[in-house]
Formats: sequence, C-alpha cells, structure tokens
Amino acid sequence: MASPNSPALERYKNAITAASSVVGAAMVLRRLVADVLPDTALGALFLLPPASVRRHSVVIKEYDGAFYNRVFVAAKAYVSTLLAASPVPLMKASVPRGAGTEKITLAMRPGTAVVDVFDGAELTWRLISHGGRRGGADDASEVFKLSFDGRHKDMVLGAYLPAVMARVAAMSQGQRQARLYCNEWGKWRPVRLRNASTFATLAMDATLRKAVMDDLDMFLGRKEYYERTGRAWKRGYLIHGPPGTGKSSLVAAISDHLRFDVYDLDLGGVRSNTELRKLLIRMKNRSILLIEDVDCAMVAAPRREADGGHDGSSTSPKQKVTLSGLLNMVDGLWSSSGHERILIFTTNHMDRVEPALLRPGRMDMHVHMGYLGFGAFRELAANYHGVVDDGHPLFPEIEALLREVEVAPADVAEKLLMTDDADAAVEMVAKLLRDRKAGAEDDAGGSVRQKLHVGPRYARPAPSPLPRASRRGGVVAVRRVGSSEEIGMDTSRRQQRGSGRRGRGVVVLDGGRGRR
Ligand SMILES: Nc1ncnc2c1ncn2[C@@H]1O[C@H](COP(=O)(O)OP(=O)(O)OP(=O)(O)O)[C@@H](O)[C@H]1O
Repeated sequence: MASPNSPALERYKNAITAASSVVGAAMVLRRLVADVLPDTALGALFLLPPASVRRHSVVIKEYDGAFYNRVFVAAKAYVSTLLAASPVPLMKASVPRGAGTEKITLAMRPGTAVVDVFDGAELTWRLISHGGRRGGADDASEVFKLSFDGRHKDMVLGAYLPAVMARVAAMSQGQRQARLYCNEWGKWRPVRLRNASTFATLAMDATLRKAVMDDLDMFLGRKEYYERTGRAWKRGYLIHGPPGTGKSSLVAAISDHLRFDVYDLDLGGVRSNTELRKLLIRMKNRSILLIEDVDCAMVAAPRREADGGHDGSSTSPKQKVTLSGLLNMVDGLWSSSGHERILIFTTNHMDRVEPALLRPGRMDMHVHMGYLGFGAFRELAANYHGVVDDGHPLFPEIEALLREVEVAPADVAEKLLMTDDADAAVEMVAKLLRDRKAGAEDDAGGSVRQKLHVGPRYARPAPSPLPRASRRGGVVAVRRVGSSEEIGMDTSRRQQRGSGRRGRGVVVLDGGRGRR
C-alpha cells in the first residue's frame, strides 16, 4: 500500500486536480459560448449533431390538469389503427365497454413503441405508464411520447398532429353511436345503451315531438348566438310524467338525434362535492348530463330537512350533494368548461321537485310525457306490427277507450310485443283497456321498463305517505345481469297516476292528453 506522501499518490492527486480544472473550464466556456453562438455553431463546437436533426419529442399526457386531454384520446385511437399493420410483437386486444363484441380494438402495452411514416418522415409513438403521485390505481395515468427527427418539428406540429386529430374525428363521426356513461366510484364508466329509442320509434304527440326536435336543432345551430351574447352554450330540459310514458326513451331519442353521449349521473353514488366537480368537468363537449328521478335523487334541501321533507323520509347523512350545489356547479364550472351541453332532469312527480329547479330561467323547457293518446297508439301499432290501416276493426273501440282510460305507452308496448300476430296484439291492447275501464285488470300483468341507467344506484326513499294514487307505480330494481353491465330493468305493476304541475317562466310542452 502507498504511504500518504509517496510520489505515486502525489501524481495521482495532481492528475485529478488538473482534470477537474479542465472540466470546470469547459463548462464555463460552454456557457459563455452559448450566450453568443447560435445553437448549430454550439453543437458543432461540441461535436453534437445540429438541433434540427436531434430527436425531438412531444409528450401527450392522459390528463391535462383535471381534464381529459383530447389529444391523448385522439392519439390512442390513432395508434390503435397503426397497430394492425405494425410489427409490434405484443399488444392488447379488447372490446371497449359499451361496444359490440365485433369491435375489437388494439392497444399498445406500456413501454412499447410503434413507428408511423408521414410525408417521408418517421415518427415513433411510445406509450409510458405512470403509477401516479400517490401510486394508487386512481392516480395511474398514461403518457404518449411522440419522437421524431428535429428537422421535422414544424411538419409534426403544423401538419401531422392536426391530421391525426382530423382523422380520428372523421373516424368517430362515421361510426359514431351515442354512448351512455354512468358514474361509479367517482369515474365515468361506459355502458351499453340498450334503450335504442329514436324519435321515429317513440310514440308521442306529433306536435310535441316536432317542438322538441325544433328546439334541439335550434340549440345546435346557435353557436354564433351563444358566442355573441356571452351565454353558456347549454340547454336544460325537465321531462316529467307518469311511469312508463317514455321519459327515458325520450332522452335516448334526443341522444340519438344529436349524436350526443349521455352521462347518467347517479347522485346517490357521488361521495362529495369535489367528486361531483371532477365528474362534471370530465364530461365531453356535445353531451347530455342526465339526472333521472330528480325528486328521489336529491338530498333534501335545508327547507325540506327542516319540515321533514314532503315524503317524510329522512335524508341520508352520507349524501353530501345538494340540488343547489349541483345547480351552482352546472351554472358555473360546468358551463364554462365546455360547450354544446344539455342538462336533462326527469321526474314522475313534479309536485315533489325542488322549487329551485322550477324557477324561471332554470330549465329552458318542460316536457310532459303523458298517457297514451290514440295518435300515439297508432304510431306504436305501426312501429311494432306495421298496422297502418285506420280501418282495423278494433281501432274505433280503442280510440274511444283511450279517451276514458289512462294507460302508459309502456303497458301497451308490452302487449304489442307479446305476439307476432298483429290482430292478436291489437286484441290484447283492446282487452287491456276494457279491463282497465272495468277495474278488472290482472294485477300480475306488469310492464317491463327499461331505464337508461345501470346499478348500483341510490336506494329509494321510504314509501310516501301521499295518497296511493299519486305514488310511483313501479319498484325500481336496477341490477346487474350476468357478469357484464346491463341496463337495469324494473318490472312495474299496474300504472299509477302521476301528478303534473306546470312550471312557470319556461316553455312548457304538454304531450299528454290533458287530463291530469
Ligand atoms: N312513448 C313511448 N313510445 C314507445 N315506447 C314506449 C313509450 N313509452 C314507453 N315505451 C316503452 O316502455 C319502456 C319503458 O319506457 P321508459 O323507461 O322510457 O318510460 P319512463 O317514463 O322513463 O318510465 P319510468 O318513469 O318508470 O322511468 C321503453 O323501453 C319502451 O319500450
């Protein structure tokens, strides 16, 4: 071992000192030169390739703050189209939730890359996965890194990325089917939209249908108006009427007409205002925020808590979201964080709806879905059995009975669906109406209701002390069917009478028979 003063150790120390001085001097020199020399000259001086040919990257994060990054969504869809023709050895195949099994989508696994060629330039897409700040599954996110030769930077930013966005927009426009999302544990989950109602299949008063469709079209076409007046580009509809009259079906028809996705918000499943805020700002533009059965879904406002509520039920202390909180968020943050948004509330009981919702200017349009009229019955008979002939022997009797008997379209639709034989189906409807008129309807014969939403959902409040005639008829029993998410069904008993009270200061459309 060398002694502390040996010549060898001394030489070694001197060499280290000299090397550090050279490195230090080089760094100072590089800094000085960087201030006065252009990047290319700097690169040449230090034997680096010029910046224009160095690799450049664009990082595309899944979230932009609290918002979904639309560029990320587009990148994901675009990359999946590259994968089929690429030599990437390992990729993921899945069927997106809410899509049919024929729609297999390929996706990259984190850490893998795929190369695209655009305008003669090679561009590499790499997917990187991040565990998130707190490392929990909730915080996990992914990032796309698009890298390319520096000299293609202008082309990538000015032509390639816009082309990717346009291609994805065109793809989704072509095959676009409106989707339904439900909130679960603070996130939107896509589910299959089974209620495929359209304005063509929905039996309703013709004038009402036209008024709603005109209003929707006017809303879509008024971008310039909303911009000029500085108003949020949104519209609110309150759809009310007895069970089984087609409120959910109307929402599905609106979604189909506009090609807007539906976000079915289960307020009972929202744990806090913060969670609600996140859900709202994560909604896409051109979408519908739906709150079904708003009279049941809302926490009693302070006034209702004080007087024990209309229905005598107590408010769950776990429910922290209030109607006024929701409406404030909708008016503020939701309206300013997106555009072309529609807000829809449905209720079977207008008399139990918070007055805040009925205030002038709150909902732009009230739509009443009423019991079946003869015109709507003819539409159902034509849709289900192609019976277009007014001369069907039973039609006059059915027309007369419908003037006397209140029946929900759902109950009649159910009868029409029971057989393929048109005459037998019409006879079944006539019998239903006769029995109902005579008060002899078989209590076991209920209708099958299809809700837009899936479970798990909030528990219904305790039975109402209101007179039986004004109670909701069906028992909501939304459940999972099999292993996949399915739309909940509830088999409801005999039709009960709903009550309808007109809201003031809004467009009120009445599609019922005016016998409330
Ligand atoms: N107006 C209608 N036209 C055609 N079918 C209808 C109509 N109303 C109801 N139906 C049929 O009845 C089923 C249940 O209707 P829907 O769920 O839309 O009624 P709803 O008013 O929302 O009921 P609820 O108040 O119980 O939620 C629909 O899937 C559809 O098959």
